[in-house]
Amino acid sequence: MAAQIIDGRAVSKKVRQRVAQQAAQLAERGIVPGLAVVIVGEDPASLVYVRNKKRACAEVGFYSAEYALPQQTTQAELIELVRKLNRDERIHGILVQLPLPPHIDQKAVIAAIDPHKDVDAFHPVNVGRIMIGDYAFLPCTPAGVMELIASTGVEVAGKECVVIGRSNIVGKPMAMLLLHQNATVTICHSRTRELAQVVRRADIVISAVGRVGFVTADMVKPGAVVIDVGMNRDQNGKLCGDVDFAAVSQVASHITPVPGGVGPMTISMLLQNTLTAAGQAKDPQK
Ligand SMILES: NC(=O)C1=CN([C@@H]2O[C@H](COP(=O)(O)OP(=O)(O)OC[C@H]3O[C@@H](n4cnc5c(N)ncnc54)[C@H](OP(=O)(O)O)[C@@H]3O)[C@@H](O)[C@H]2O)C=CC1
Ligand SMILES: Nc1nc(=O)c2c([nH]1)NC[C@@H]1CN(c3ccc(C(=O)N[C@@H](CCC(=O)O)C(=O)O)cc3)C=[N+]21
Ligand SMILES: [Mg+2]
Repeated sequence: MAAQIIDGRAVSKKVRQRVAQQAAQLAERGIVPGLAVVIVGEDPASLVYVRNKKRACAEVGFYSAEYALPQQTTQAELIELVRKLNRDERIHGILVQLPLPPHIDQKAVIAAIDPHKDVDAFHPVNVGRIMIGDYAFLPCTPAGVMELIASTGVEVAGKECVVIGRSNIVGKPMAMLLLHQNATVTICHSRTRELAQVVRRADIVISAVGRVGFVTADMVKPGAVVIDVGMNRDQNGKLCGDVDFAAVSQVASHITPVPGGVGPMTISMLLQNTLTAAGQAKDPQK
């Protein structure tokens, strides 16, 4: 039987409607949530995300500022911009698009962001808070995945969840959020032995690898929920995930498509975090 397709755009729309309503309430207090997106260089994929974010901000009534810096920008210049944005009262959220060019130390830039404006939740303080389960900001992509799982009605508590990928931006925080909801979590990576067998144990599979066709039907337990975080281009330059969608959707109970799955949710959670940051900022009328 074919899997139910999880409609990330539909779930995302509901989140954005809620965010827009809450933004309208903040506007009565004279606060317009503001997001700054900083991009260094011209990675075409990154430019697409930046465009999507800008459009989404306009939709929910946020102020958005975009800083497109040349590839040869120095680390000192970038950190100087971050510090300026830290002080800018119109800006409640700062997102520095990753990856950065190789001559810039990513960690140093992330550490320069005011943790209160760190709407990605990548700053070590926020990462630590996620680890101990005491957080203001949820990491956007993992939080979006949790919402998509919730939308299926499938319970997470007690389930075997396998996360493929262990990056700081997706895999690790993903595992933490699942753990906080009482899943039994396994993280797989390039050194995992018998990965297919491990993945096959999962009631819920989350793939964040970045390889076309990585998750095949034989790796998926019949009836499992499959979430595809991957954002890749196939041989024809078409956007696709990590999962062999056609085959896996014959085995899974629920599956996310790419595009139209996790991607739109990441942006919605970013809007949610920016709203949270704006709500917690000092009231300009006081
Ligand atoms: N939809 C969205 O909103 C977002 C999508 N993405 C997409 O998600 C994907 C993952 O992103 P990100 O986490 O940043 O990627 P990284 O490249 O940082 O991490 C990839 C992970 O996959 C693991 N991996 C790579 N090859 C294999 C293999 N053959 N077997 C097992 N594990 C493997 C790596 O293992 P090891 O650690 O051992 O090297 C690593 O942990 C990308 O396609 C990215 O574009 C990312 C962010 C947001
Ligand atoms: N500091 C930082 N934070 C990030 O959250 C971050 C980042 N850097 N670097 C890159 C990755 C990737 N990412 C995506 C966000 C939205 C879509 C998205 O909107 N996808 C849509 C449409 C994409 C399209 O049509 O091209 C979809 O999947 O349906 C994709 C990918 C955020 N990332
Ligand atoms: Mg990465």
